[in-house]
Amino acid sequence: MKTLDHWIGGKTVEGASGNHGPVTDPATGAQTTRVALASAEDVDAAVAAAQAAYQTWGTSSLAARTAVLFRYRALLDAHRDELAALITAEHGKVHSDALGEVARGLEIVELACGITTQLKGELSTQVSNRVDVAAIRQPLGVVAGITPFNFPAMVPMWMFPLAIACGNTFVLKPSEKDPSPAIRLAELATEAGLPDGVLNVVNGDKAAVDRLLVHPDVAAVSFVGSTPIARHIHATASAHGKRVQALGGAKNHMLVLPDADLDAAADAAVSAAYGSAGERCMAISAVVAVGPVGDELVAKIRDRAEKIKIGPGGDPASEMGPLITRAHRDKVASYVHGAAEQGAEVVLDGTGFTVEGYEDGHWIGLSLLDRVSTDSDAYRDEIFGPVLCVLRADSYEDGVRLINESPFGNGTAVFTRDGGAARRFQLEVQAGMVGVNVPIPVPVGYHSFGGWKDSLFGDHHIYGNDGVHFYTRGKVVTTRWPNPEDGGVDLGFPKNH
Ligand SMILES: NC(=O)c1ccc[n+]([C@@H]2O[C@H](COP(=O)([O-])OP(=O)(O)OC[C@H]3O[C@@H](n4cnc5c(N)ncnc54)[C@H](O)[C@@H]3O)[C@@H](O)[C@H]2O)c1
Repeated sequence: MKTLDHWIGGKTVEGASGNHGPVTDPATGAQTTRVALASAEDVDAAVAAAQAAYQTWGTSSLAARTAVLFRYRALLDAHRDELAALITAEHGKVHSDALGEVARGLEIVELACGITTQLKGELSTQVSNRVDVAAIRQPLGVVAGITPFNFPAMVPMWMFPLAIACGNTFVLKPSEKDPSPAIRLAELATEAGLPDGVLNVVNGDKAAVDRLLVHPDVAAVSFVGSTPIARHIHATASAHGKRVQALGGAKNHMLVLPDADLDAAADAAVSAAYGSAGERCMAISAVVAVGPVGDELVAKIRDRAEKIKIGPGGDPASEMGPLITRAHRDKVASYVHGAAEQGAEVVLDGTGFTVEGYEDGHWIGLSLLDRVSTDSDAYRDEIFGPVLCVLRADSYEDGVRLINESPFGNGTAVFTRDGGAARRFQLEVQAGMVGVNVPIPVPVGYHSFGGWKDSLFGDHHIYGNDGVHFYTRGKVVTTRWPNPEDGGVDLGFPKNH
C-alpha cells in the first residue's frame, strides 16, 4: 500500500503526528493509500517554509516567475495522462473526464503566465510640481489553499499558479479523500524549477485546516468546498484578520422555455447533470420546464440517460464512474428515496445499482425525478450525485422566481431561441455564472469563476482578474522629486499647479 506524506520545502516530509487516513479506490472500495494527517506542528513547518521562501520569491522579477510557470506548463502537458490516471484511481471519474480536468487546470497555468502583465502598475506624472504617483500591486505573503475532492487537480490549479505568479508563496491542503494529484503537482513544480518552499502541500483533515485558519503568518485563505464549511472558513479566517475567498456548494438550474430546441436542451441536461456522476459544483441538478414542453423534455432526458454506461473510470467503455465514498453513495440514494416519499415521480431510479465484478465499488445509477416538490430535501439540498430533479413552471416569470428563491447562486442556464428572453434572463437571474443555450457556463479566458449568495463567501471570484486582485494588495507611492538645484527636473510649469 502506498504512503503519501507532505511536500514541504521542496521535498517529501513525514508527518510529525504519525497519523494516517485511508484513501480508497472508489471502483473497488479497497484502500490503496495511507495518507498523512497533519498535526498543527506539520502545518507550522509548511507555513515556515512558505514564509522563508517568500523573502526572495515575493520580490523576484515577473520575468523570473513567468519563466518557471512556462516550464511548469510544459511539464504538466507532458504528464497529462499520468495526472489523469492518478485522478481516476482516487476520485473514480472516467479517464476522459480526468483528462478534461487536467486540461482545464492547464488553462489556468497558461493564464497565470500571461496575467503577470497586470502587475506592472500605473504611473501618473504630475510634472508641474515634480510629483510622481505610482499605483502598484504587491503580493500578500503566505496564502493557504483548501480544496475539495471533486476536482483534485483542477481546483488547486485554480489557486496556486496565479497566487505564485503574483509573488505569494502557498500552502495547499487538498482533500484527504484523493490527495495524490496535489502531491504530484507540487513535485512537478519543483522539477520545473520553482524554488523550494514556494509551493507546499500538507495533507490532512479538519485539524490541519483549523491551524491554517488561525496561523499568524497566513495572510489569505482560498477555499473551495461545501457551503457549510465555506461559511465557517470565511467567518473564522476573517475573524483572524485574513483575506478570504470561500466558494461553496450549489444547486444549479436550467430553465427550458417552450420555444427551446428540446433535443439540445435534453443533451445539455444529461451531460450537465450526470457528467462526472454529478459530483461537480456546476452540475445542473434542477431543470425547470416552462409551459407544455415538460413531458416531452423528460422523455428525451430519460432516453438519453438510460444509454449511459457506468463502470470503472479506467475502462475506456465507461461513461460514468462511481461516487467518492460508500457513505456519500448511501446519502445520495436516501435523497432519491426521500423524494419519492415526498411526492416526486421517479422516472429513473439509480439506487441499488452495481457493476459486475466490482460489487464493493461505490456505485449508483442515474436518477431522474419529475414533478419534484420545492419543499422536498432532494430539491432544496445540494445532492452532489447523478440525480436530476425536474420542476414545472407556468411562465418565464414563474420559472425565474423559482430559481431566484434558491439560496444558492453558482451557475444557471436558459434554453430558448428568443433573444429577448435570453437577455432578460441574463439580467434577472441571481447567479454568478449564466449560460444561454450552453449546459455548463464555466468561464474561460481571463474571466473569473464564482457564484452569488450561499455559493460564495467573500468578495472575490477565483482566478482571472478577480484572482489577481485577491492575491495582491494595492499600494500608491507618491514621490516629490528634489528642487532643480538638488538635481530634480522642473519642466517649467507653475509651481502651484
Ligand atoms: N463553488 C465552487 O467553485 C466549487 C467547486 C468544486 C466543489 N465545490 C463544492 O465542494 C463540495 C464537495 O467537496 P467536498 O465534499 O470535499 O467539500 P468539503 O466542504 O467537505 O471539504 C472541502 C475541504 O474542506 C475540508 N474540511 C471538511 N470539513 C471541514 C471542517 N469541518 N473544518 C475545516 N475544514 C474542513 C476538507 O478536508 C477539504 O479539504 C460540494 O459542495 C461542491 O459544490 C464548489
